Amino acid sequence: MAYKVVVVGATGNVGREMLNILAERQFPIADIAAVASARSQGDIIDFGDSGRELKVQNIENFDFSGWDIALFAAGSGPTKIHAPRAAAAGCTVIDNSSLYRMDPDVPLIVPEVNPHAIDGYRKKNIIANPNCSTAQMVVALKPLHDVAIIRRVVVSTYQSVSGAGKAGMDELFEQSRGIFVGDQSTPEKFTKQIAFNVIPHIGDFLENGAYEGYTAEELKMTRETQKILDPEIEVTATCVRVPVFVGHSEAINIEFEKPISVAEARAILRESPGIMLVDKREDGGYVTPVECVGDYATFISRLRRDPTVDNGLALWCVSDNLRKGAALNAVQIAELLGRRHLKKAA
Ligand SMILES: NC(=O)C1=CN([C@@H]2O[C@H](COP(=O)(O)OP(=O)(O)OC[C@H]3O[C@@H](n4cnc5c(N)ncnc54)[C@H](OP(=O)(O)O)[C@@H]3O)[C@@H](O)[C@H]2O)C=CC1
Ligand SMILES: N[C@@H](CC(=O)OP(=O)(O)O)C(=O)O
Repeated sequence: MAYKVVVVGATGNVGREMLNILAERQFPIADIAAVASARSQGDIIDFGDSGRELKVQNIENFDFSGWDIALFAAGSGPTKIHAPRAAAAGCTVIDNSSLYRMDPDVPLIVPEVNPHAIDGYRKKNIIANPNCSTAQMVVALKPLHDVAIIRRVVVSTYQSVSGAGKAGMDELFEQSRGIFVGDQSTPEKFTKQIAFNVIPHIGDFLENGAYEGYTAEELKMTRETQKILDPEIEVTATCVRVPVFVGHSEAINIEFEKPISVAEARAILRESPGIMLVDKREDGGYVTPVECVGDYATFISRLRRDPTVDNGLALWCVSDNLRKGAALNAVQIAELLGRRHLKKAA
């Protein structure tokens, strides 16, 4: 069976990767539409490296009837207006924004972690894709949790500017260039200079509750991990923007209920779906963000015992945020949907 697929936000960082990945993985496409705002109407974009070009359509006039799957990567505002319209027209929405992630009637899916949860999608005909930092972390945590039960996670992120969209990438490029040629540029997308700097602030600050003083991004890592993996896991995150174009990195400390040795963890991770263990204790025996760009895997390096707690491990986790953190995960969800549900209806 082949599907009629719409990519909403097709001109953006994530939307373009969705088109690349649909083409790369030879997703069974009966028809494909590229949709964005009125600003991009009529623009021509590539359908990955398939050789096919697509004319961008304006979402305001787009009729979702007769389309099977819509991959949304347009942010929460446009999604709030158009995702329910698509879902009501019978087109299953796979949404990358944060809008529906914590909705109890919407499954939040990472196919390597909780594929079975997709079965609840019919309530709203919407499936949510997680936050990019959460997606790669739960891929790393899941196989270890299955064996030794994770109680608490302490994570610090090093998030690339592509997580803030095209505008974030342009700001890093222009600031870096400006610093070399003596031009001044005022931060717009980020709160401070991002070139040759790091900024410990992603998302709005929270004003109330147990997580007061954390940011929205940090709370997403907590809540989304609990929804996807296990509501009993405690997560405390510090999210930091770094001057890297693509690829998010995370330093993760994990406390387990049961003992687990480094050798056991290594053997488990080596066999786990979506993970590449690259961990030689020598110069260069670990993965950095520039090396993960364009890849599907979540890379784990620097695995070691955390001797400061009982049953503790520490590791370094790197992945392409536009791929596993967004577009790849969304396409994997579409593949899962096809295997578990749409095919049966055919
Ligand atoms: N970047 C990341 O690492 C991740 C991003 N996401 C989510 O994916 C979404 C997109 O992110 P990203 O691609 O980085 O952002 P970009 O800014 O690069 O792209 C935004 C896209 O949304 C479209 N768009 C904006 N406004 C509207 C509108 N009113 N109607 C229709 N389309 C619109 C834009 O179209 P146009 O060109 O016409 O303006 C463009 O195609 C966000 O929800 C983000 O939270 C999720 C996980 C990870
Ligand atoms: N906030 C992430 C990108 C992302 O996933 O955002 P959201 O959770 O709003 O989809 C970043 O800036 O790197």
